[in-house]
Amino acid sequence: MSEQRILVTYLTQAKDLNKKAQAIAVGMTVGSWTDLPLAKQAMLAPYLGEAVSATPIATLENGETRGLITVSYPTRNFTADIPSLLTGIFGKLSMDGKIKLVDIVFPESFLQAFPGPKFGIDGLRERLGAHNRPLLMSIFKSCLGLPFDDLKTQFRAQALGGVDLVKDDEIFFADDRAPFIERIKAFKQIAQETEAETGKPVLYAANLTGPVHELNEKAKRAVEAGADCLLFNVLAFGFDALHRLAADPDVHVPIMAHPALAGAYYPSPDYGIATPLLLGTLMRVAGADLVLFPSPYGNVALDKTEALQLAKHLTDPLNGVRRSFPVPSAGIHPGLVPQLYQDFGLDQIVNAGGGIHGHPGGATAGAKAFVAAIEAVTAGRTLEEASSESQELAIALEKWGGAR
Ligand SMILES: CSCCC(=O)C(=O)COP(=O)(O)O
Repeated sequence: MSEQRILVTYLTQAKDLNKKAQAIAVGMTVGSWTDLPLAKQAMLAPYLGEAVSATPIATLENGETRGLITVSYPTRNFTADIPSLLTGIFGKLSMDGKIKLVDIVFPESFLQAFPGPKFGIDGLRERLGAHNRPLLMSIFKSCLGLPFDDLKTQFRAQALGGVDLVKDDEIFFADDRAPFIERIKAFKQIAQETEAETGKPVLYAANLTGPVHELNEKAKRAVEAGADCLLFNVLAFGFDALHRLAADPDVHVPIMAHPALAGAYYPSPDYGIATPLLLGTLMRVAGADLVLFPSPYGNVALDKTEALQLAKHLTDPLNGVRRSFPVPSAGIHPGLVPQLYQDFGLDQIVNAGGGIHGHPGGATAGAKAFVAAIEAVTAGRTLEEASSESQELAIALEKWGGAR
């Protein structure tokens, strides 16, 4: 165990990348090295970071080299939680000039302390009985301030269209008109009614929010009330809050991570935390079963290479940690389904708010248009072909067009 090391890669710039890697390896662990008496060096050696590699990318006008450096840290330096890890590898370093945290490779022994997703892609597919197609999710638009009956109507309309999941908006907190537990019970009832009509189950993801010390208790009450899934604004609370929910045996429902606040971390090329790590590896390790992130196509677009890498971090083999469902989101409409399928494949959730509720025929028609588009791409057909059999899809394509 003491020999196990965590590999951390940074994107940075310096006159000498090797020296910078060495300075980080020492500065982020034992503080100083060459000035230490030999006896102290022997005592601290097991805690010392090591510069592993430096890979130049470009020479800059100021003579510095921009590149990737990798530093290894002994696992013994950390407690088995993401707060200690992030503070230990990037805490004060994140404020020390141009440096971006881009990747972490965990040894198996360290990963074992983390829950990972309880359900993951396979567990969620099992629950829904949907195995050979991307899933479809719809977002309430809007939730805030609406009478409970309006929300029930919205839920029913989305469910009747054939979506697999309906999620709350992430900004739905002030729920005095439709309290959390009552919403869960009412939507469960409607889901049973729509399933009887359509033959399709639908899961409701309720927005879990509140003081951090009450979250697990609130989640348990939600599960007791019949919750199917919990939506969680992970970054506003911190990864450890997700970890504690995912590790709680009484919270046996999938957890859906929303990326709210992620824009405060990833967009700069020089600072912050790269999206594949932030919304990919860390979300998965901490226990998110589904992870929303900006798709490369919409109004809040993520760089395509990053989005694809993020999805891989959620789904590539990772020491037995279950795979999380990638949910590329924002600005998704039926015309984008072929592009989504080409880029993200079978194991994704097609997720739309405006692209469902904005359908001229209403939310049920909007969902049906997506169902027809997903059926078409998985059968190797074009949307144009499928639209001759689905009026809802034809109308959607007329409104939003095909894939860009
Ligand atoms: C930026 S990823 C999160 C997307 C999201 O929460 C959302 O509400 C997207 O709504 P849209 O109407 O663009 O489908």
